[in-house]
Amino acid sequence: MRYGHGVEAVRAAEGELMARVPEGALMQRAAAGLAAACGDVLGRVYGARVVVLAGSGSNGGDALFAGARLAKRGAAVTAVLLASDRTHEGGLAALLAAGGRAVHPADGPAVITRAHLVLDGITGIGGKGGLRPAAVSLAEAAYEARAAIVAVDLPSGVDADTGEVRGAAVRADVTVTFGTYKPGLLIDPAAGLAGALRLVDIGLDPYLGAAELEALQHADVAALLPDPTGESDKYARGVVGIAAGSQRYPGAAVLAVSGALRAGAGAVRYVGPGGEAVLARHPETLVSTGSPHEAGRVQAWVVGPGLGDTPQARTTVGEVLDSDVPVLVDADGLRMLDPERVRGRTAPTLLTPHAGEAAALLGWDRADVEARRLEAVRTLAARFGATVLLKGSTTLVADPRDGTPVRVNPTGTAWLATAGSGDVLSGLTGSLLAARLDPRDAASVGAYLHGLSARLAEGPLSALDVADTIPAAWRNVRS
Ligand SMILES: NC(=O)C1=CN([C@@H]2O[C@H](COP(=O)(O)OP(=O)(O)OC[C@H]3O[C@@H](n4cnc5c(N)ncnc54)[C@H](OP(=O)(O)O)[C@@H]3O)[C@@H](O)[C@H]2O)[C@@H](O)CC1
Ligand SMILES: [K+]
Repeated sequence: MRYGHGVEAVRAAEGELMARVPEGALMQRAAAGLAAACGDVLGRVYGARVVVLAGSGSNGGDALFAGARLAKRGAAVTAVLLASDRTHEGGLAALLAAGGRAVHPADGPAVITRAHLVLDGITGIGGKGGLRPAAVSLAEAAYEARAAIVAVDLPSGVDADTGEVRGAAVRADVTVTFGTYKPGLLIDPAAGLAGALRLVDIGLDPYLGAAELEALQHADVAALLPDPTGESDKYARGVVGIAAGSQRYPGAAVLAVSGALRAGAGAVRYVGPGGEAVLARHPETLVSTGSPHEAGRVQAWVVGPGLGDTPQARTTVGEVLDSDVPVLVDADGLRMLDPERVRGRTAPTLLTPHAGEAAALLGWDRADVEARRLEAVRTLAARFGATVLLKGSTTLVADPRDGTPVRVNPTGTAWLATAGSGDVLSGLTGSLLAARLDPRDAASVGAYLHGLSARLAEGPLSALDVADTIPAAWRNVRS
């Protein structure tokens, strides 16, 4: 598991730890890890040209001390001092003593053009808003140069706590972060600017407290995957009901059923007008044309994909919500959702909106949901008293229970932005709910497998390809 903590938690932990170690020790630990990471990026430190963009805070201090370490190993290091009267004194002195030099920002672009590596130490967790003008031209020069850009703790200009990017920001190839991942490194849009992440242990762990964010890794997912036992029959493995599709959109029914069948459900019951199309593709499906409450016993329902917005669709959603099993509501099902109705359910509910659907539920603009994903997903979970999976390039899963970390899915890929891929996710996740995973686990494991399937399919893919690759993703996690 990767854990993420916000700035307040990091500062509190740093305060506790600093009281127990010699002054400056933490910055030296950070700088040592940073210099080692730069060494790995460069391959050969001796003779490399390194530029340190040094802001006025401790982030600049880290970068200058790391620059000093690289200079001692034979790199030619130039620091660009963004606030020359407030540069970290100890860091600058160490760099100069190691043979480095310092220049004014106006001379920055010329040295950056020739650099092999640029260290972004403009701002870290103390940064507010986007880059200021003097920094913007340096960040642009770094981006245009052939240099590798290594961000110190965070790409400067991004919001550490939320992942928002409110102005210009550094676009890094690698971010070396200290003590714990910051939410902004895991959540888009900021996460998209961080490049590859590397965590340096500076001893904060014992003081950090509960995480705000979690990102499952292979081993975590493997431990959560349901496994059929010797005694399992199809009911023990879980029967999932799918109420999806319409005369107009029968494909959504096929895709949701495909996702469910590939994810280990003991059986899939399909209810709706898409039965013929479903059976043509998946003859093993238990199809009925009546209403959900006549369909027979299921351990979880999926309702919404391709349902349309008709009185019949509303009745279907209402009936499913009346059931006493976990319900996943997606797509058209989300249009007709009343928070009180969802809150009043006796079994868990899982909502799986994309940004546009989340915006409609919240009464926000879609762009605001995209920009403030963490706030959006938490607000929805609280309002509906439900688990919410907010789809996107970094899919988030929030739980309505207080203090539960938000899960961030690390396996997303742009190839998943393809028609019908959400329908597959709903069936896949419904199958995990029917296997009695807690909704938060079902949602995060579902998102993980879904993303991994798309990655394993490699390259352009259709939603059915994603469904067909789920078993391979399952095996990959288990191997
Ligand atoms: N504490 C510790 O033990 C350890 C801390 N560590 C390191 O310290 C970092 C935090 O350091 P920090 O608190 O000094 O803040 P930091 O991120 O350097 O930025 C604040 C400065 O930036 C300025 N500024 C603000 N916004 C700006 C903008 N948009 N554009 C430009 N400038 C802007 C602001 O100046 P002002 O607003 O006053 O002009 C202020 O001076 C942390 O991320 C980690 O790297 C590690 O060494 C491990 C041990
Ligand atoms: K930085």
